[in-house]
Amino acid sequence: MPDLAIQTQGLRKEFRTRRGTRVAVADLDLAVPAGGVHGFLGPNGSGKTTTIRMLLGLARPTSGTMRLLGEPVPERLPAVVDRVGAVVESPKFSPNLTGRQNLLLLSRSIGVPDTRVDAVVETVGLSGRDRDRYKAYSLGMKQRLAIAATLLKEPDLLILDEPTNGLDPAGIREIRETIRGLGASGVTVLLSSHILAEVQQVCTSATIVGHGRLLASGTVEELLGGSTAYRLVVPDQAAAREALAAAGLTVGEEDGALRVETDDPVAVTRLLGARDIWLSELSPLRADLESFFLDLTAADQEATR
Ligand SMILES: Nc1ncnc2c1ncn2[C@@H]1O[C@H](COP(=O)(O)OP(=O)(O)OP(=O)(O)O)[C@@H](O)[C@H]1O
Repeated sequence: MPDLAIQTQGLRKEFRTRRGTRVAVADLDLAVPAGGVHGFLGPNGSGKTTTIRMLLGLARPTSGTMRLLGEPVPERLPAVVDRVGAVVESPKFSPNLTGRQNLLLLSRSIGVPDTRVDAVVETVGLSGRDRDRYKAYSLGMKQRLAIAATLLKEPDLLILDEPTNGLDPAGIREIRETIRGLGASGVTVLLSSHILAEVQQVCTSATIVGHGRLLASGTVEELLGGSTAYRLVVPDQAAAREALAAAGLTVGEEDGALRVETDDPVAVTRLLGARDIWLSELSPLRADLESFFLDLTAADQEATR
């Protein structure tokens, strides 16, 4: 497998509209490492679906190049299409057939053994419900069946466009677990979303876009950086505050507790312990992807205004 499962260079898509030219994707360099779950994040209308449609040969780029699993596409799409699964639009399943029957129809049409159906049903957590009719499925189960259908071919790369759209929290959790399992099993997953909180929990790396342009890309740790602030709970806040400030640390308040800016929590514990001030809590205040994303996209809105 190449190091990058997906790579685009200078990818651009312009649409002609009655009001002129709309740039949906603006010279996007996308690099999705092979293995793990990669978040493709951006607000509504930032060009995620258009990018995915171009990768899958469903829309033609205005300019730029793309590679899927090392092969240039769309030129070599037939060579990789069997190794790529995608859920872009709601797939058509027969409402009166069971989930299992729907998958069997599909597996036979693409020449995959029936035993694959058992495997994919298990992977997406539909065992026990696969003999229920499709029309009785919740939205989350329908979405998991759609993912199961793409897994029949045992793809190396799975592209999911907003798979949690319209789901309730329980449905979102189920999809999240399914995607986490897939990432752990070695499939590369590109997961597009505008909802960050849930994506942060499953992604190993992410690309953030705004107005079709790349705003940031990297592993989640790289994007967020290390934790540089901690929340402290101590019996005597005033004494702790004084001791920390005397050591040159910046101290503030966080939900009624102390907040100290440092990247060395051990030193904080030692410093307070030496003054007989004992902590009942010391927890990192992590930046989350959500606030990072909101800051980035807000700055982008401002810049393009
Ligand atoms: N066929 C089209 N004709 C004209 N404009 C289009 C077309 N398809 C998409 N666009 C425009 O391109 C921009 C990017 O849309 P796109 O659907 O790719 O964004 P997105 O990030 O996937 O958003 P969402 O999260 O809402 O799906 C939008 O401004 C959209 O209106």
